[in-house]
Amino acid sequence: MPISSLSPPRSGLVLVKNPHLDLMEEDILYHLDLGTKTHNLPAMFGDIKFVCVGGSPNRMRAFAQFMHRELGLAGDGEDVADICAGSDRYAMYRAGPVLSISHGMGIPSISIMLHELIKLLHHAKCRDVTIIRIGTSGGLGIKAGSVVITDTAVDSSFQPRFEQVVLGDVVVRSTELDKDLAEELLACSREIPDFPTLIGHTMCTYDFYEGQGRLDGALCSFSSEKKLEYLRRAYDAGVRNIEMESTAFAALCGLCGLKAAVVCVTLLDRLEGDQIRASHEVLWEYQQRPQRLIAALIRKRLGLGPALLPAD
Ligand SMILES: O=P(O)(O)O[C@@H]1C[C@H](O)[C@@H](CO)O1
Ligand SMILES: O=c1cc[nH]c(=O)[nH]1
Repeated sequence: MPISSLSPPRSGLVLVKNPHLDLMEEDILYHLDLGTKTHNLPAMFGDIKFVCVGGSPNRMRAFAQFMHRELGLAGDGEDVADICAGSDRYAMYRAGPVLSISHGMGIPSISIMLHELIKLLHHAKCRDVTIIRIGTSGGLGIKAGSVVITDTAVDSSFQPRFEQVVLGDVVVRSTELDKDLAEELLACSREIPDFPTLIGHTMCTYDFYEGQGRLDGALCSFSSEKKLEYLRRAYDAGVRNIEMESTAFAALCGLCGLKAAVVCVTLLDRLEGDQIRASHEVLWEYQQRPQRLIAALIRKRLGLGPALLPAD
């Protein structure tokens, strides 16, 4: 039985479920190059309400610049500073109440970032934080460029669980995401008719090639027929896109009382092929689609009305 996660604390504070933290004089968030003694975390981050995470540092910088404009903040936002510049593992930017952070590729990378980010939000005494992963993915049976809002993150056997090995034992955690937030995002998508947005299951794998049933890796031990049979089974189980972080993201955020969503654009339809052939311009525009949807949600939550501009 997965440990159930969704019980956000009434205070709206971010929960850390680790008794050892209270005994530590100082907490060094090594991969973020931040710490409780070296930085005044409540002053730096206490007013953060939205955290957006995504694989690439450039995407997350562009998102912070875009949000700067969308929120009507002073200046053009072009010179946003990397708060984690002292570490070359992750990049972090802020635009008003929005924090934008890169997490690299795959579960181990996002997991390290999330442990430190969640402790950061806890030390900073942030309240009522919404966290959203804005990513890219491979679609299943849907048009390239579609945006999928995840209702359930599932593993490569289509189960809603995240397995973490702890002291040699497998601990199974729930991958529930916030249903109201997913519906709110879907409602916001109706303001942006330029691309299809849908709700579906997202399959999270440990690998981009064999792990996602690709025939074009350096290793491949299965036939084209077996690949398609697997992907069709995934489709029949409700999976509409495939990426590499959603189960760990849902499990960690859920256990720590964060309202979380996963919004990924699809770069191709995996029932039609494996290689990503779209041009850089097309891929850049695709990456902006989840950003535009999140901007619409943030503007609505802040009472700023519909989105102003397409991201550039
Ligand atoms: O957030 P991104 O777009 O990096 O997420 C997906 C999943 C993998 O990390 C990566 C593979 O190309 O893209
Ligand atoms: O096919 C894809 C595309 C992007 N990211 C993935 O994990 N898979």
